[in-house]
Amino acid sequence: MKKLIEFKKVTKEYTVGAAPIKALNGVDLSISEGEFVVVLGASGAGKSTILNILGGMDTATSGQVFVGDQEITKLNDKKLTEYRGEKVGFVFQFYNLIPNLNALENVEFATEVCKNHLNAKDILYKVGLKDRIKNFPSQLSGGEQQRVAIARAVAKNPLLLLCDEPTGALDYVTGKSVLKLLQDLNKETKKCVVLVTHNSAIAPMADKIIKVKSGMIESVTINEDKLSVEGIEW
Ligand SMILES: Nc1ncnc2c1ncn2[C@@H]1O[C@H](COP(=O)(O)OP(=O)(O)OP(=O)(O)O)[C@@H](O)[C@H]1O
Repeated sequence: MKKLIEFKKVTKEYTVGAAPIKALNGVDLSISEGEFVVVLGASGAGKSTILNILGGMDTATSGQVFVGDQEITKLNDKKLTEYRGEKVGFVFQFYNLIPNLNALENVEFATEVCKNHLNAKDILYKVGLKDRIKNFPSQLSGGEQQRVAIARAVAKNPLLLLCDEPTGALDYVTGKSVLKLLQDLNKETKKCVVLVTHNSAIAPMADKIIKVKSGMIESVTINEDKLSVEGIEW
């Protein structure tokens, strides 16, 4: 499969007080088109930093990051904003929906600025919210809100879907159904999904498992016998 993402010797330092914190310390990794990737590691390992740099929400201190035909580490602020808006769909632990917009409006608001976006209603139907499109976030369960957030990310028709602990605030059954949705969307749309979690039990659903430790890549495993979420328990 064609390579979609490449990190070359990426470092990230944060300066807090006198001592710099090395969040990433020479990360090399590559991800192919259509892959479902799970990034694992303990708290503070650097998982979110990788995801944020990949999504253009943060910038590397040194090294190079390539996504598709762009080197995103070379982009100026304006181009990075365009990249974030057009090419990346984000799903966060706490949904981050706009409270005074209903489900449909939340998705439409995000897609307004995207040239190649998909139909918001179609995607909300696809994630199982046909009867809830006029509901506000406060009228939806956590799992339903996360489905809206996933619809919002997917409707942009991005190059990649980045998910940071997407089931972190959900119960076991709801979390599993959200993972199943992400797995189905990956299969159907062939969009690359990069999912960050501390839950190593979900690794068997991935094509590739990247373990991060102390700002470095500890291991990369290609999973030849990928499991459906239904077949995984934790
Ligand atoms: N904006 C920031 N300012 C200062 N330090 C930061 C900042 N963001 C992250 N860090 C530090 O960088 C390191 C890596 O953080 P990161 O959030 O990437 O870890 P993580 O693996 O995602 O952890 P968690 O699972 O707890 O979210 C940590 O030591 C963290 O404290």
